[in-house]
Amino acid sequence: MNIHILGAGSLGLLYAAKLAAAGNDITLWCRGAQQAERIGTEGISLDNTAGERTLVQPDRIKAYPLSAFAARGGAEGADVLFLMLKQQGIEDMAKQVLLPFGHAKRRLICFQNGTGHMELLNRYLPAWELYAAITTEGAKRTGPASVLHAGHGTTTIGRLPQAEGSSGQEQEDEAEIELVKQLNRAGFESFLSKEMEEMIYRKLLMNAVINPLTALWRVRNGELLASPQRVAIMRALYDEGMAVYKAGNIPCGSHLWEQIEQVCRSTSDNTSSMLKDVLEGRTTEAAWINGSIVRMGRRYRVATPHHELILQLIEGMTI
Ligand SMILES: NC(=O)C1=CN([C@@H]2O[C@H](COP(=O)(O)OP(=O)(O)OC[C@H]3O[C@@H](n4cnc5c(N)ncnc54)[C@H](OP(=O)(O)O)[C@@H]3O)[C@@H](O)[C@H]2O)C=CC1
Ligand SMILES: CC(C)(CO)C(=O)C(=O)O
Repeated sequence: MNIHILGAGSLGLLYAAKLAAAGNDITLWCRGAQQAERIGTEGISLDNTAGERTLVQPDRIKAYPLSAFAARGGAEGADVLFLMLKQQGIEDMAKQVLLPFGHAKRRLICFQNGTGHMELLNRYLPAWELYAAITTEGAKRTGPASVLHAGHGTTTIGRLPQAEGSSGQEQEDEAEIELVKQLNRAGFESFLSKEMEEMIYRKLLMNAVINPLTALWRVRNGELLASPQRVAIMRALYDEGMAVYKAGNIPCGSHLWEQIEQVCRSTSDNTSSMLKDVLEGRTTEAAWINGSIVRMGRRYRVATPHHELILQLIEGMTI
């Protein structure tokens, strides 16, 4: 498949490397020209937790700076585009890079944690077919052209009801089926789903409970369960989020608390993405994670003092 990946961070490098190694035609759009040059000359080095290294040769992958996106045709001919940057960069990307192609037909798969980006993208790019992807793969960029596959998970892709409205399609089409086939061939256990809202809101609350607390206490995910005091704060965030979901009739399935505890155990050695951002002095995705719960609380008239305080504490960490 002809796949264009926007964003050459942890997730972008991982998916680019593995999909290219599986024989797909991959174009990786990097923010900086230097990174694109490095990948163009060195390829991508992919490590796994067993200490094995795979080198994806430079002739297997095309890498360009985003500044050349328009001049190179705006991903014309791509079967699909993957959007692999953090929430903080989405609006700039939509306005500055993608908007000139807003009238064209493109299929964009959005891998972000948190919520709000799908609505924003739909506003800028109403003609595009937008898909949400929820992945529990773990990736960590270790250099401009190297990435560690830190943990295996699943990737679920599907359209949201409003995005379905814009495409007018209800059935899975051949390209969707082919994409999932190629992802599986590349080693990503992947599925198509028509229940994306439930998946998104489950992941949202999971991230809203785990990520900010690991970032504030500077602990790995597993250490959250180490004391009753920590679990009590997790539970307060969870209960508040569930009250909002209940008031808004938000689908989130069952046994979410148990799943959150399970994720802490199964990713016990992980540094959460929010802790990573804080340690590297970057702004975090908290405004799209805890901030989303706060905004939903206002909409459905449910008080969210814990999420509000947590959001202020996280946002106060960077100046
Ligand atoms: N990493 C993971 O394991 C997982 C990540 N996710 C989600 O996937 C998304 C991407 O995460 P991840 O890959 O870890 O993030 P990274 O921070 O590793 O990578 C983000 C990439 O986007 C680029 N970028 C940032 N801002 C802009 C901008 N304004 N314009 C253009 N490019 C920009 C960065 O460029 P530069 O390098 O120059 O800063 C970088 O290449 C996030 O929403 C995250 O929550 C979900 C599940 C797992
Ligand atoms: C599930 C979890 C908490 C794994 O670290 C994650 O999604 C993140 O770090 O953003």
